[in-house]
Amino acid sequence: TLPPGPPRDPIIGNLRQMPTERPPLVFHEWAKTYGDVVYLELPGKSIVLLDSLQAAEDLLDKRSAIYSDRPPFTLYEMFGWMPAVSFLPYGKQFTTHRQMHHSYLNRMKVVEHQPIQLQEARTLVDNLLHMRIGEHERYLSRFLPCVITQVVAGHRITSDDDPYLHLSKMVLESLFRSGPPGATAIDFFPFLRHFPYWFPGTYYARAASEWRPMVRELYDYPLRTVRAQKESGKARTSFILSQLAEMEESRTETEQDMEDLKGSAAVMFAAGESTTWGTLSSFLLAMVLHPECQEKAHKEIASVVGSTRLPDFADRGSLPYVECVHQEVFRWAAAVPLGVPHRVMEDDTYRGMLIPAGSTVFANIKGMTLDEKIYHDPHAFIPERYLQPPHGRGEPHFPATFGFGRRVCTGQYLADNSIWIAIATMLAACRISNAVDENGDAIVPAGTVSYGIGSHPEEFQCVITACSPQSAAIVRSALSFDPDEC
Ligand code: HEM
Repeated sequence: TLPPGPPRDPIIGNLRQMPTERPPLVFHEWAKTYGDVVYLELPGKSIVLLDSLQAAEDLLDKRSAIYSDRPPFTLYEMFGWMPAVSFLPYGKQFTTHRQMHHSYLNRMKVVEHQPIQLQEARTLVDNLLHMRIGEHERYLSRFLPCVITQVVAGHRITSDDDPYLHLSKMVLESLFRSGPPGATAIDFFPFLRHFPYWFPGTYYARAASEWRPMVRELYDYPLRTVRAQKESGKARTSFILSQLAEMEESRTETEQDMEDLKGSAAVMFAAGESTTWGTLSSFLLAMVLHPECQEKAHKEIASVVGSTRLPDFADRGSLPYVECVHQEVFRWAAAVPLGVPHRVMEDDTYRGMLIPAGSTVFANIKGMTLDEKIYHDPHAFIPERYLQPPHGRGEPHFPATFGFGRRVCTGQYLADNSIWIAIATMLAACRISNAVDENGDAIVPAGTVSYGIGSHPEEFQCVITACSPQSAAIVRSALSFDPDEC
């Protein structure tokens, strides 16, 4: 028998019940009625929702040999995102792309990227300390593009007119326009792509034809520039340069190799940006809402690191409370709330239920963060929950922020380091507080979140000032840091 789920209508199945607002929270409610494995049907599609860590680990991790395919991402392909490891079916090209990412983003290799992250975290904090109220999103959104452009192409962004900054804005916009992955009308009914643009449901097809040239530029521009720099002897260490060197060595530089390289570089820009931005924005929101956590973290940094320098990666192990804040931001924010859907390649049986071959399998990561059996008061932001008793409740760090099995996020170590150093630097140097209205009363953010491919707090105001007269100067003086010297 199929897993339980909401009753289906003839022909259209569960189409009428599919939520348009806050899908992860609606799915989590369904799981309370039907259990942690929920079955849905849409015309031509079987969908399985996994709402517990247990079910997701049992299927997506332990049975990853058959759960690592992806459903077709018709719309993303139309936008020009091909080849892109995130959307490639399970197979040879997928393995090639994962290996390329792994070679530059694995747990050991990312240590080499830390000087870049340190420098960009300090630049971020310097900008936040000198911005006008309301500009924080602008600077948070720049942080990852600044890191990734150096990692991928060896280029440092220093001005607002930088072509990479322009490309990264475009990427965010195009992802925003393309709706949740695998879940737009075009994904469900691919034949709609051939209908005229005025036909209902083809809005996305029109958007795709407008955005495609820009997505292609994100594929072409980095390789074109690094090659030119390489020829003139000016290329700096980067993912693209190292891949070109490897290709030269093995004498394979076919057109397909070049497309694969362009695709794996482009995906590093695309997959990291809104996720890192959303997580950092959730951090600021949490700090506005919970000044007591901020104070505690700030005190820990002051006592361990002192107030004459900023924290760096070597301090991470000595800052347990900052670690709790970092982990709680990941759990509370759940930046990719429904993960990226997997596809099961064969019929499977789980706890006596049939998971039909070809089903699209969504891991409701947001739902898992709200599991009351694991997390007490799960909607609340409580960093102490991870501390051992009597200081806390000894709850486990949330293990699924980056997804599951053979599809787990390739950027997880880079992302974890980026966010840790940004958070630690902000906590060391900044005081983040409520904005005030014209009567001088604190404006308390509603704390609402918008859900798309990623989740992001809805617009809120905050004031960011330097913790002490010295801290702004310490940040400024730390900016002269040159990553090449490390
Ligand atoms: C806070 C930051 C980030 C979060 C929360 C995040 C989360 C995720 C999640 C949940 C998935 C889906 C995994 C699955 O299918 O089970 C994913 C996939 C992916 N992520 Fe990330 N990610 C982040 C940053 C990054 C960065 C910085 C990069 C690259 C530099 C990256 C590259 C990728 C790629 C390539 C995939 C697709 C992997 C595949 O399909 O095999 N991500 N990420």
